[in-house]
Amino acid sequence: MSSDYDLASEDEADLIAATTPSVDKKRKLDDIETGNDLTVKKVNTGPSPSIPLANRVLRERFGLPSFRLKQEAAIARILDGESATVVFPTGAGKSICYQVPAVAFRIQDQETGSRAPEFSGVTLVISPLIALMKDQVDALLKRKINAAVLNSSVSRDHYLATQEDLRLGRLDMLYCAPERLNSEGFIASLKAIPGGIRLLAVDEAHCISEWGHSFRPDYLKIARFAQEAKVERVVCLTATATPKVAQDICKAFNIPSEGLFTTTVYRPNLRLLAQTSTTHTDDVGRLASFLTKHPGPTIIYVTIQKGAEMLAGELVARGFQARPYHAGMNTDVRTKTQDNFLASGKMIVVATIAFGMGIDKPNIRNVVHFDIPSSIESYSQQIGRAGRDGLPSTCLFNLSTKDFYLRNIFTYGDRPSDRSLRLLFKDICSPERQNLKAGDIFEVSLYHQSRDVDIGPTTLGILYAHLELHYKLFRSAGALYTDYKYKPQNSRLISSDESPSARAIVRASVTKGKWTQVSLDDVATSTGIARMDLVRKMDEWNERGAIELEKRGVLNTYRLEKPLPSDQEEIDIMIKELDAGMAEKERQDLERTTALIDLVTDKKCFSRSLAEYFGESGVDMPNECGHCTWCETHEQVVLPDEPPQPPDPEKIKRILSVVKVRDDPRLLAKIAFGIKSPRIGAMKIYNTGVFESMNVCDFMELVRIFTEECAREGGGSHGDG
Ligand SMILES: Nc1ncnc2c1ncn2[C@@H]1O[C@H](COP(=O)(O)OP(=O)(O)OP(=O)(O)O)[C@@H](O)[C@H]1O
Repeated sequence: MSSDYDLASEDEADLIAATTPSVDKKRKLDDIETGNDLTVKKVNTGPSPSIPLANRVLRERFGLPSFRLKQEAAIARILDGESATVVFPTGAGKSICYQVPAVAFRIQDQETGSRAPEFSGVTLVISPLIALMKDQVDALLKRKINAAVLNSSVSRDHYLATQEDLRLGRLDMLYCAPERLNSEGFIASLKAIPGGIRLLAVDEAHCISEWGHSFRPDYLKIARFAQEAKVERVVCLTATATPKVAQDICKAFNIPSEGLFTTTVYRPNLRLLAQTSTTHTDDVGRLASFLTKHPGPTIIYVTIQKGAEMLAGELVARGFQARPYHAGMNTDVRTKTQDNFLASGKMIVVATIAFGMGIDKPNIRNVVHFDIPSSIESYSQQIGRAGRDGLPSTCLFNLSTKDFYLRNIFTYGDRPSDRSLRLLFKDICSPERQNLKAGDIFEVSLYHQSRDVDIGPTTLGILYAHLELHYKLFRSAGALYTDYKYKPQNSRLISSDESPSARAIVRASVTKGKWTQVSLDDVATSTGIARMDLVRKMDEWNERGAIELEKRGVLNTYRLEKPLPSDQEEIDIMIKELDAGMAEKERQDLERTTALIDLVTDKKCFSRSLAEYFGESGVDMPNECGHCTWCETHEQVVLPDEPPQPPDPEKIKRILSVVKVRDDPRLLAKIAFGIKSPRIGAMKIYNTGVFESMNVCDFMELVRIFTEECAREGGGSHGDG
């Protein structure tokens, strides 16, 4: 197959070609001639000589008078050549910690005469938030700081300009998403930058921790990349890290304890309230009276998209200016809601966690958790959006027993069954792949595989990351789209394009109804034109408005590091280990919910408990904050006792009569509890009355009972329902 991956790395091959070997050679030759050692050494033990430079850059280039929190200490450490981890609350100013060094390196080099400007290297910023990267880059460009973002949505002109800037060592900062590091071409291009990667900034660094609340498998690959690309130093940034997570981050990048800069999570202007409710409580009525008593811009967090729509509707019906916001909504509507909220003095946004990242609105007066958040970290991050102007603001936590059911659905739904893990290995190590050698590439549609083996996409991503990083079976080598279709918008632009790619695409295009289809693989094979050039041509037409383009069918590609295992014993061990890892993850997820409940139901100041959870000794804050439910009332918030019901034998029988599957006890438990999955969907049993028929029971108890039932009936599938 072609190695021109057009999703994550469509343009990297160009970049490598453009980054001429002579530049790299020159760097080395110059270094030898001048005796320069490009690695930076820690110089002294007194106050850092970099502090005046850092302050100058802050004032002159960023227009800010002075540093706050531990910004100065962290930046000085970075400029002195060491790595750092920065844990500051949201909005505290983490970005400055890599933006100031990124600009200061060039000045430092000039002043010390250590490097020519084109060898000052680049600061690479890895951030999962694509929209925010663009905003940051725009703000930097306004300050005449040479920054760029590389993602799949940048235009061809922008891409080529960035490529040229990188090649000539003119760029101070480059932003990209972590997925980008899956692209072999991109990594090769970064390794060839003259001056190298001076600083690697890892934003939302808590995603690296498998113990963390929002682990992202691609983050695990950043540390490997840092080593392989020989980045000079690293700064990891996050708003929320427990001591364990901070330790994980530091360990991954070999950052010693003196490189960890944390500040308190205690916010004296936030009033932290908590209340509990039962299934019979009028939650909306209570919320409405809270909102009447506490006017001002408000974010209300809920767990699911439908919940956001429904609650916003109910609030509108009660006369509030409320709007829903979630990832399932149209981008234009979302942008409009966000813009209106930013400008408003009273609007309420009812949102899933999709809302709030990077929102820098100073006067948010209330943050309400209508449903239970996923962890103390999420809670802390979300309440951190209130009262950034320092004025009194209220955070209300509504704790309802019915929320636990939803949280359990997420937690138990994530863990794959033994059958699913076996199917996954059967699929990956299929007979047709047994002849592949180290260095060969194989392709997988993770979308289809997720459905076939009945494992959710997020969990599948985690399993692939383990196979890549722990078992070193393969490396992700990027992704490509399989299907291209377009609607011509400006036929003149297309017909006047005389390039070989354009001619070949037009010749092979077939119009079916509104859409024109073209198989880029076929065109590449029949004409010998590189697939990448064809992809680029289609993107270019799309950008110039000549066509409306639609790309579909993502194929992930992996390069083998060794032949895939064929020995069943070896595979069994891997399955066992992966299952143990998943069980541990499940345990931690359950623990996170318990920790959150304990926080607000304890006989203790909430603010203090929160600070202690994040490892603070609490010496910098009063024993009692005076503005949380405990401190205000000294009455414990009590969670109504609604224990799980024992499983009803009649309902068990009914499930076993409707569903004939006996090869997957966990699947039967999911049906009883009400957890959806592709395999359950295919059984068409959602309306038979058995699905979710035992949602008041303990899930693990259901797994135990169905495991016994399946063993009694001898295991093995009797069909899919
Ligand atoms: N030393 C400072 N003095 C004054 N303002 C500052 C300082 N440092 C940062 N800021 C400002 O604080 C605001 C928030 O900064 P930034 O976006 O870096 O926060 P953050 O910690 O990255 O937040 P988040 O966790 O939401 O990403 C910005 O407007 C920034 O200009």
